[in-house]
Amino acid sequence: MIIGLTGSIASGKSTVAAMLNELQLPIIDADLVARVVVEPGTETLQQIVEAFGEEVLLEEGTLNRPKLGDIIFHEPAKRKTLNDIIHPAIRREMLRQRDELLENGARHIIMDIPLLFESRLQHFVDNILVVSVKEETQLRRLMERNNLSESEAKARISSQLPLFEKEKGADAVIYNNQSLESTREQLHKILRIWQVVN
Ligand SMILES: CC(C)(COP(=O)(O)OP(=O)(O)OC[C@H]1O[C@@H](n2cnc3c(N)ncnc32)[C@H](O)[C@@H]1O)[C@@H](O)C(=O)NCCC(=O)NCCS
Ligand SMILES: Nc1ncnc2c1ncn2[C@@H]1O[C@H](COP(=O)(O)OP(=O)(O)OP(=O)(O)O)[C@@H](O)[C@H]1O
Repeated sequence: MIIGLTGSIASGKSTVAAMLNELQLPIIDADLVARVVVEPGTETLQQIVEAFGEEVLLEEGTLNRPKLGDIIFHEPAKRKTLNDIIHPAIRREMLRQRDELLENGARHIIMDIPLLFESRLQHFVDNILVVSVKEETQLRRLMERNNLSESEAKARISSQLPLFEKEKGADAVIYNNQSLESTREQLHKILRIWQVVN
């Protein structure tokens, strides 16, 4: 089974992914892939510089992530420009990794894709698992984790579909507002129902 793991920024996807990793389930992380495809020397990074200018590069030639983040999380048109450049590269690399795992006999694969719904990738997975959280909890955790102001955190949250929309498209939802143990119990129950674990 290929499980699409998604949610919203700071809803707890990486936290749940770590729990899945403890179960030895292979995980393809879109955010990590998004870093690989923009490494110095890649065509994708070149296209980003052509679109946004040298200001989005650090001296050593790597992407200035906070700088590009500030641009795209506040300007939807520029976010679309970036997405049109980077999403095809991310998609290609994720499918390459998925096919490699399947060829090597993987029975279950987790694809951790924050923008699964926004990028309309539902057809790449069998079941969709959404990690959801109350807005005030999400805002607090995001501000604390990334040391962001409330407005910066809200700009990032509003750049994605609302969680209640994603819950509608889910085959299962984990409500990540309480303790990590509560989240883990919900996860294991869902994996047993899907016969991913005994
Ligand atoms: C703009 C970038 C450079 C900012 O990097 P930074 O290290 O500050 O943030 P990071 O990559 O950790 O992203 C944090 C979270 O922001 C959200 N996010 C990232 N990109 C986007 C986007 N284009 N639209 C909406 N939300 C996004 C995701 O929930 C992600 O988990 C980076 O987010 C990026 O390359 N985004 C484009 C690639 C992408 O769409 N990634 C999502 C994969 S599905
Ligand atoms: N149940 C929980 N209780 C307390 N803190 C939590 C819980 N779940 C997650 N967190 C914390 O909230 C923050 C966001 O969680 P996490 O990084 O897993 O979210 P994410 O969905 O992967 O975020 P992003 O989309 O930015 O990658 C982290 O600092 C994490 O340690």
